[in-house]
Amino acid sequence: MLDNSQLKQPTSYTSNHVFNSLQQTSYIFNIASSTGAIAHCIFIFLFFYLEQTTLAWINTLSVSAWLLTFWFNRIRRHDISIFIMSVEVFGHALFSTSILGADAGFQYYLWPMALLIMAIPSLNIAWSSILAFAHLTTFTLLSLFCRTHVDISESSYSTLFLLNLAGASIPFLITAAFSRSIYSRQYFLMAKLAEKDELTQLFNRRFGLEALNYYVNQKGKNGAPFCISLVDVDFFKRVNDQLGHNKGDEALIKISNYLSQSMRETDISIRWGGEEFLFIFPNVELNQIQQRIEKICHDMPNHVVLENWDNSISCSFGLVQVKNNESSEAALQRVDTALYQAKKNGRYQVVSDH
Ligand SMILES: Nc1nc2c(ncn2[C@@H]2O[C@H](COP(=O)(O)OP(=O)(O)OP(=O)(O)O)[C@@H](O)[C@H]2O)c(=O)[nH]1
Repeated sequence: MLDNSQLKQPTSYTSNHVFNSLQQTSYIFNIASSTGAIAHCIFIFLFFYLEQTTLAWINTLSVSAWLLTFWFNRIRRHDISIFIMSVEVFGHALFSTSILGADAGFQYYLWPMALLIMAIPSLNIAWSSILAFAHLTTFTLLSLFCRTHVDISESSYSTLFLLNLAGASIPFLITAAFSRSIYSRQYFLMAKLAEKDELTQLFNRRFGLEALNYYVNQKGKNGAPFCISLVDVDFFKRVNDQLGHNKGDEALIKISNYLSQSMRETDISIRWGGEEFLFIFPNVELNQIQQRIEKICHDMPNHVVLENWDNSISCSFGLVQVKNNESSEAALQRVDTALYQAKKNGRYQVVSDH
C-alpha cells in the first residue's frame, strides 16, 4: 500500500512496482478530475435552464476547483487533490440541496466521494475517516431535513433526481471497480514476489519449505509417494573467482534454466540458496525417476555453456524418496547426506538413498 511520503516524492528514485502504482493512482485521479469537471460544466447549463442562476455561477467555481485538481495530480499531490474534490463535493451538495431540496438528489454525490476518500490511500486513515464520515453524516442530515422546493415542475424534480442518482452511482461503481482491480493486481504481484527467487525466477526457499511440508502431510494422509533432490553446482567458486560475480550470476541463471526446463511440469524447482537447488517430484517412486535425473546430470555440460569458460559446468545430485512418517527436516537431512556423498565421490553424479 502506498503511503503519503512516496506520493510526495515524485523526483526521488522509485522501483518499477512503486512507479506503476504511482502511475495508476495518477490515472484514477485524472479520471476523477475529468469526470468532476465535465459533470459541473453540465450542471452550469442545467441550472441556467432551470433558472437557478446562483447555482449556475457557483458551478463555475466548482469547474475551476476540479480543473485545479489536475495540477495537483500532475505533481502527485493527490492528498491536496482529494481534499479539494471532497470540499467541492461537500459544498456543492450542501448548496444545491439547501436551495433545491433533497428531492433533487444532489446529496447523493457525497457517497462516491466518501468511497473515493476511503478506497484510495492518499490521505492518512484518520483524515480519510473524518472526511468520509462527515460526507455521509451530511448526506443523512440533508436527506432528512432539506424539504425545500423551488418553483420548478414535479417532473423536473423527478428527472433531476434520476439524473443525480445515476450520476452519483456511476463514479461509485467505477471507484469500487478500480480499487478492486488495484487490490487484486497488487495482491498477486506481492504473492508472486514473495515466492520467487529474484535471480533465477525459480521458487524461493520459503516457498520450497512450504511445498515440502505440504507433500509430507499429503503423504501422511494418502500415502502418495514423492521424491526430492538437492543439487549443488560443482566448483562454482572457480567461476566466480575467474570470471567475476556477474558471470557467476549468468551461469546460475543458465544452470537453473536447464535444470527447471528438464523437469516435468508437475515437478517443483526451488533455488534453495547460493548455488544449491531443491527439486520436489510429486507422485513418483525413486526407481521411476532415478534414470531421468541421472540423464539430466549427465547431459548438463552439453547444455550449459558459458562464454570464456572452457571447463565443463556440472552439478552433483542427492536424491531420496521421502519415507512414511518421515519429517521434512529428516528428509532434507537425508538428501543433504546423499549430496555430500556425491561430492565426496568426485562430483558430477547422482547419489540416491532409498
Ligand atoms: N555469482 C554468484 N555466486 C554465488 C551466489 N551464491 C553463492 N555463490 C557462490 O558460490 C560459491 C560456492 O562455493 P563453495 O561452497 O566453496 O563450493 P564450490 O566452489 O561450488 O565447490 P563444491 O560445491 O565443493 O563443488 C561461492 O563462491 C559463492 O560466492 C550468487 O547468487 N551469485
